[in-house]
This record gives sequence, structure tokens and C-alpha cells, in this order.
Amino acid sequence: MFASVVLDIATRALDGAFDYEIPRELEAECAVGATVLVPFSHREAVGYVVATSARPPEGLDAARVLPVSRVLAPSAFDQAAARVAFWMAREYACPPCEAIRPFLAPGQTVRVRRASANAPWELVCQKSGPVDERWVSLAEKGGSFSPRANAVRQRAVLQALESGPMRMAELAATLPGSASAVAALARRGVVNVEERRRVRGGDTTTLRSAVAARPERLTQGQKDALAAIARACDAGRGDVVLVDGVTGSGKTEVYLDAIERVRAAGRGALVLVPEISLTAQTVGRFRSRFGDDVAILHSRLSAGERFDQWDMVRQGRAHVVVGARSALFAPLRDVGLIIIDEEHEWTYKQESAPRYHAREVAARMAAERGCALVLGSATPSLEALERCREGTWGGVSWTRVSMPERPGAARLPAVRVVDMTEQFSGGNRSIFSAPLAEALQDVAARRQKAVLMLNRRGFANFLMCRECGAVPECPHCSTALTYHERTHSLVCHTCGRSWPQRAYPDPSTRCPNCGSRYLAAFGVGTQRVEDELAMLLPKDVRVIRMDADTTRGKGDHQRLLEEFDAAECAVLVGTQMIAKGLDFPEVTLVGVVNADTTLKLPDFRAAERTYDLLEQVAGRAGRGEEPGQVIVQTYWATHPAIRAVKAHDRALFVERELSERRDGGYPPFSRLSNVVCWGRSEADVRRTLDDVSRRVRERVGEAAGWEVLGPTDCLKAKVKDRVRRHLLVKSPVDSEPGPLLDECVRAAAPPRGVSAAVDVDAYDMM
Ligand SMILES: Nc1ncnc2c1ncn2[C@@H]1O[C@H](COP(=O)(O)OP(=O)(O)OP(=O)(O)O)[C@@H](O)[C@H]1O
Ligand SMILES: [Zn+2]
Repeated sequence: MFASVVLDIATRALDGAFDYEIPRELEAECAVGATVLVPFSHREAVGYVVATSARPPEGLDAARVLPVSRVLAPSAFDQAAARVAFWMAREYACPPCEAIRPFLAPGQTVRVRRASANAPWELVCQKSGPVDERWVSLAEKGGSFSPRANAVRQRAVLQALESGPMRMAELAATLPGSASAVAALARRGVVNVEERRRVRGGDTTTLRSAVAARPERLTQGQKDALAAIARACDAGRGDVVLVDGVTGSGKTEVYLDAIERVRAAGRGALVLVPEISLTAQTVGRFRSRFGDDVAILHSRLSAGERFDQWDMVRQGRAHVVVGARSALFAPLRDVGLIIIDEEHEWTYKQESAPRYHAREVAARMAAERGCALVLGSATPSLEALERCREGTWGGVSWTRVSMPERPGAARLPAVRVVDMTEQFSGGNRSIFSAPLAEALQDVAARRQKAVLMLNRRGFANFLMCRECGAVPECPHCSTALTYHERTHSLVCHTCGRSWPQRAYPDPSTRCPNCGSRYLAAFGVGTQRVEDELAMLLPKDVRVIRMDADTTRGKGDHQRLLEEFDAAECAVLVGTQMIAKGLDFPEVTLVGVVNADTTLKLPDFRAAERTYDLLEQVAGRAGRGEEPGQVIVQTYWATHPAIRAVKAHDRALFVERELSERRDGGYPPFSRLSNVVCWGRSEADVRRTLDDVSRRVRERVGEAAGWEVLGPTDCLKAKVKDRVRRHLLVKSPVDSEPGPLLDECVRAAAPPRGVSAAVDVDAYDMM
């Protein structure tokens, strides 16, 4: 037998597979997907088997093919997955081993390394094993036993167990030396020790929304969606269904029912949700329907826990995988359905190699495995909408099903837009406009609940006139200028021009539009909102703050939501993290403190992001029987994104946005790739990227639909003392920029100390 092996050496120079002979004694283990050790250029290297064959590789003398030395880890992926990995390597311009790594067992780092140029190579093997799942509990007769007076540890163990069984690992961590005490107690039959495979990720919660009770009847939209999904599944060629359902329309129920059908046919399902929604609520809903058949994968699990979940899938003990982006690579054998919830979310794009977009990889995987792909969102990406409008894309059908209504008595909330410049000229200097302050007080008086969102995405700082709402923009690029506090300047990060400018309260400040002296840096913290709320509302209203600061710990997120759930009357104040997914039927008011910050990001998707965010957060109101109200505070009430949210009419935003994108040649009408170069030496970085740019321009020539922009400094021009510059490349929708850019970067051969990354279909261009 022979094996085709991709070496784990991440360099652009090594992009193929190498052939090895499989010694007879390794034949059983050395399957596709196995991690192996092989001889390579006078040393040994780690690699992954991507194909096996009984015939010797063509054109090679079988006697000269070297043998595989060892099998280091059993198979983690199959042939179809290997094909997807090769596609990823090409599409996203990365070495094949980088595209294979996501498919490996969590926690596996097996590398051959050496400490210095002359040191010997050594194999570093780190693999996660199953987590210690021994549980200790009091036995029946435990109550009557009393340890000897000097058996302090035994006493402590018994005391700890009084409130219920505990994991051995937990006991050992909290009571040093408890292992031997437990062993002694177990010998006397006072405690029981049992192996118990805990179902992880579904930690118990008091959240009422964490159960998915089967509804009495489905809405028409839900039925339509399920019918379309069934057709796509039966077609068996990777067809895509976009479930375009307004917030609270019951998309989760559609996913659950669709999975039930797939499971009944004996196949499994992969469900991707944004990391932040992987809370007890989502997980609980899937568990309440599928129990232990669900595996959960996300980054807040420990390496051991992740391994366990992954291994359950590989062993065929769990058939429904719910997880963040990377769950796409779980070793589920017979995938019948892939679901991506909140399809428009940015977190589906990975920002480090391999720089893939989960939507695109999922589409490829669905075609490769002959299953259906379901995308769900209340605010679908323009890419998905455009492909559905075309009807087919990439050789499969793309169908949009709309779910325009919420089930039962629930209605979409009324949205009121408050113009903050009017509030300011009327003398109101508070964070809260008069209407929002009143609505909050009403919620307190009626003992209901409210959600207040502070838009804080992006780090870009800009100046805004408090009197007229103007934001200084680049006259050449029509993007908002970034304010640099230390140098007192406004900078355009598209063309690099800059202007001196001082912000309020400096006396020299003048708004370029109206001359007001209130041209100030924009930004309010959650802390300040919390303080102002405390002054506005009676003491007995719970204010719960949820932001990066209050959710550092593992269980913080869930605990805060549980507090909000349990409270009688409360306000949840938070950043973007509270905008999506939350299903609290008793929320009657949603307030958006500052709708505009994302509009001003120097990014062509800024308006889309803002629209998505506002429509999603607005969707948290009125999900139960009580009608909901939304108040959006903005300095830009006439912006199409704001008007669309106000009317719950996406067309108001999308039509204009699509025509602008078409005119500007931006996605979804083109592909946009970002080539970034960074290093300590600015001269080297410049020279390298100039070289790349020259090569790309040469290759592209006058080809229709190709356009090269830059090179320019990145918006984050310096990170950790490394200078960053980038080049943007637009290409036609059906082009393959990956291989071309890869070749140009390779040919430019970045010198030592300069790194280059190719980001195809880039989202973050800062
Ligand atoms: N057919 C139905 N009849 C009654 N209630 C339903 C039905 N389908 C779903 N629900 C309930 O409607 C609520 C909203 O559903 P869900 O959370 O799935 O909405 P969603 O479409 O995912 O919204 P969002 O995009 O805002 O997250 C849930 O409490 C769910 O239990
Ligand atoms: Zn400019």
C-alpha cells in the first residue's frame, strides 16, 4: 500500500503531497486522515495522509519510495474532507497543511521541531485525552459512618459531598490530598466512585428559553421553509436554502424539525451558530430535542472537553454537532444537513490562516457530500441575497424562503427614530433622549424589562459635531476620517492624506460644516450608561451590565442572562453581544443609545453592518404577548439603513446599497482580496509589497473586472511595532484570485522579518 502525505511544513514553497510506502504492520492504522511521521529531506516530518492506494505512485520506482515511519494519531477526516481541504488551500491561498489543521482532533499539536539551527530535530507530541470523569458520591450507609478524629481529609470530603456528587478532579482541586481519602472511604463502602461521561456544554441553566417546547402548529413560513429544505436534502447535490425569517419568526424550530427528518433517515447534521450565541439558550434548545445525540464545540470549552465532544462525534455516538465556525470540520461521518444560523455574521470569516469563510466552505462541503445547506437570518448577507436572486450559484440551486411573521400573537415591534442633533439643540446633554428616558421610566412603572444597546464595534475613532451631526470625511475617498488623539490629526486610511485637527474642548475647534465648537470625539462607555440609568430609574429596577469587562469568566455570560431572566423588572445594558439570538418574551423596550458608530467605519460594509445590528437588536422586543417598542438614537436619521429598520423594510436599504456596490465594483458583485505585509523594517515591508503589487498588476493587465488598489498603510498602520501595509485586489465574481495572489507573493519572496498574508474575500480590511 502507498500513502499520499501532506507535510506539516507551512511554507508556500511546499504545496503538494508526497508519496510513501505503508509498511505492512501499519496498514490498518495508516488510513486517510491519519497523522504520520515520515522521512523528509534527511530528517523526519509530521504529515497527514490524504489518499491511499494499492498501486505505486506513477512515474516513481516503487523500490525507491520511502516508508512511513510511524502513525502518530488515528484518522481524523475522510476522503471528502481531504478534497475540501485542498479546495480551501487553493481558494484561500494557504499551504495545504494549514487547510488540514482545522480537521484534526482538538488539542492535537504534533510537530517536529528543533531548538536552533544545529540542534537535533525532535518530535513534540501533545494530544488531549478524554477528561477524567470519575464522580464521587455518598453511598447509602455514608450517613452513619464517622471518620476517626484525626482523619481530617476524610471528614472534609464527606462534608463536601453532602450537597451532592462531585467530580474527582474537582474534589482534588479544591481539597488537596483528597484522592487518598476518597480511596479509603470507597474501600469502606462509604462513598461510591463511578465513571460517568458527563454531557458537556449543556450545563444546567435556569433560563426559561433554553427549552424548545414543540409548538402546537407551525406557521406557514415554517412549513414553506421545511418543504424547501426537504427538497434540497432529497436532491442530494449541495443545494442551498436561505431561511429569510424576521427576528422571532421561529427559525430554531425549523432547524430542529429539519434535523429530525435527517436523523430519521439515519444521517447527521452540523449546526453552526455564532460563538456568542452558544449560550445555554441555544445549546439547551438542541439538547431538549436531541438529548445526548448532541455534541457541542466551541472555544470556551477546555481542550479536554473539546476533545471529548469531538471524539464522541468520531465514534458515531453523537450525530448532531452544534458549534461555532470550527464545528464545520467535526468528523461527522454521514452529514445529511449543514445549517448556518445568523448567516450574515462576520465571525464566520476566520481572520487567521486558513482565512476561510464558513459559508463558502459549507457550500463546498455540502456539494462534496451531497447534502443540503441551510442558511438562516433575519438580515441575510448581500452575498446570499444576490445568489438567491440569481437562483443558481456554483452549479447548485440557491432558494430563498421568507418567514415574514412571528408565530402566535407576537408582532414585530414599532420602531421610533430619535434625531440626536435635535435633542442637543433643544438643550438635552444627557445620553438619553427625552423619548428614551420616558420609555425607560414607563418600563419601570409597568414592572417590565428593557434591553439597552451601546454600539461599540470597531476601534476607529472619529469626530462628530454634536450640533449638526457632521462627521469629517475625506474629500477624495468619502470615508470617515479617523481621529488620532496623540497627533491631533484626521487621517484618511484609504488614501493616506491627513489634516491637523483639534477636538472639543480645545478652543480652536470648529465644525467644518456648521462652525460649532462641539466637534468632539465620539464614544460612550457602558459604565456611563449604567450610571445615568441609576440616576434615572427607581432603586428597585435591576440594571445588568453585559460587556467585555463583565463577561471575562467562563460562566459570566450565562449567569448575567439568568439574572436578567429571573428579575422581576430589569434593564440589560450591553454592547453588540446582546443584539442577537436572545429570546426573552417579556422584553417590551429596546433602546439603541448610539446607532451611528458602525456607519462611520472606513469599510464598504459599514452600512450593512449597521443595518444588521439594528434590525437584530430591535428584534429582541415584543417576542411575547406584550407588544414591543424600539427607540433608536441617531445623528443620521435619514440614512437608508436607519429608515429600513424603522419601517422593518429591508428593501429601503438593500436596493440602494446594492446599486452603490454595483457601481463601485464591490462584493457581492466582485471578489475583494486583501494582501497584507508586515514587519519591523518599514523599508522591507514597502519593497516587498511594491514588488507584489507590480507582479499582480502585470498578471492582471487589462483583464476585465480586475482592479488593484494601493499599496497603502493599513488603518492599523502599526501593530506591536510592526509596520503594516496592504494591497486591495478586486476581481470578477467567478474569478479565482487565490492561486494568482499566492504566486505573486511567492515570487516576491518576502525577506526574513517580513510576513505576507493573502486574505481572499476579506472582511476585516483594517
Ligand atoms: N410555530 C410556533 N408557534 C408558537 N411559537 C413558536 C413557533 N415556532 C417558534 N416559536 C417560539 O417563538 C420564539 C422565537 O423563536 P426563535 O428564537 O427560534 O426565533 P428566531 O427566528 O431564531 O429569531 P431571531 O432571529 O431573533 O433569533 C421562541 O420562543 C419559540 O419557542
Ligand atoms: Zn482619502
